Amino acid sequence: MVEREMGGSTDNCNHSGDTEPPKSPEDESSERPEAQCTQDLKSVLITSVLNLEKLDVDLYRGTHHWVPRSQRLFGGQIVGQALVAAAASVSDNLYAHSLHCYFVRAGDPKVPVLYQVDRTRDGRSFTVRSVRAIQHGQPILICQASFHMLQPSPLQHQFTMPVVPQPEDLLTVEELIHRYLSKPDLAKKSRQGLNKLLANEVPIEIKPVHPPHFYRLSAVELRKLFWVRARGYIGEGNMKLHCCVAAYVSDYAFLGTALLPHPNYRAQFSASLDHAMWFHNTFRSDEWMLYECESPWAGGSRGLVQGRLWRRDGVLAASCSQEGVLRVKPVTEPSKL
Ligand SMILES: CCCCCC(=O)SCCNC(=O)CCNC(=O)[C@H](O)C(C)(C)COP(=O)(O)OP(=O)(O)OC[C@H]1O[C@@H](n2cnc3c(N)ncnc32)[C@H](O)[C@@H]1OP(=O)(O)O
Repeated sequence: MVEREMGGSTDNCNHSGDTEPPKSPEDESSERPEAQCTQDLKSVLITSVLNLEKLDVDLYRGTHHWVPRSQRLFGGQIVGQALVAAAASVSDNLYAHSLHCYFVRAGDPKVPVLYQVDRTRDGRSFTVRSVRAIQHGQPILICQASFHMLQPSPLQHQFTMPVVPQPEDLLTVEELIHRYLSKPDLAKKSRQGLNKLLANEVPIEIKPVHPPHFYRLSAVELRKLFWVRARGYIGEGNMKLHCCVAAYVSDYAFLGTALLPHPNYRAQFSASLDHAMWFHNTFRSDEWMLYECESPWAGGSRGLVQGRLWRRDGVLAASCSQEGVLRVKPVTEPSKL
């Protein structure tokens, strides 16, 4: 794990003043029996996806776990791995506060990804790293990540977290799919599609707040809200990894938000062009967080989406923005889910 290169303390993400990841409500109550058993079920994001192999100074190699049907590497994996590589040479008292990246070529799931890190600047309060994710000798992603020293300030504000049902009162994507599959009149094509979705080994758990909306069966509003967390256990005290997991999570079901206002169209070709994140406070990516996604604009075969990751206690953990190419075609038959 690259984190060995970063020394003991691995709290490498920005937080506005608190110095420890928050104790999640489940931690404080005894109603979290699964915490004990999941301690043995370490998240595959930690044991595999974000566990880069160090090949040389500032040169790392990442492997793949889950690949979307498009058979191009999942953008969130490349961003998360790039942030692991960037953080590897950053001192312990600095925290990831932002990253900006461009996806310049499709990732090839048949070969690993090399991450070449450039130590762009080590300033007094801020440190910047540039990372090129390389396959077949060409960059597939270019990324800049910035790290900040803890510098608390009286200047603090944030939006208010949306009021939504708690994750305990909602169903996971898998539970929803099983519910749809139990419908006797479900179209064969839909049944096949849902079984393919079930077969996905996506290493994150999702609980849509408005399931029909999540699946674009009804455009209730132009926002998409879902609870999300890493599958398995990551544990406290390692904000660096939680930021990298959040980078992975932030790209899942994100770009599709731009299709919400257009139920009569579906994507013929879509891919993330760029991705930016800002880390505001500490958080636990292996605990439920609310992902609030919206799309302020689409046009010219592109769509812009923006997201906010909320801690359950209402603190804003991270913000994300992404533009993607969206080439669409009319929906010929409405989904029969
Ligand atoms: C759920 C997980 C998904 C989440 C989202 C992701 O993670 S996506 C993964 C992360 N992002 C990426 O992988 C994007 C990486 N970047 C790229 O691949 C590239 O920069 C790019 C494709 C976006 C742009 O490259 P180019 O400008 O060379 O390619 P271009 O856009 O012209 O063509 C791309 C494909 O679209 C087709 N194409 C081009 N113009 C078209 C048009 N007007 N109408 C329809 N199709 C068109 C081309 O034939 C080509 O198909 P063919 O290719 O069949 O010839």
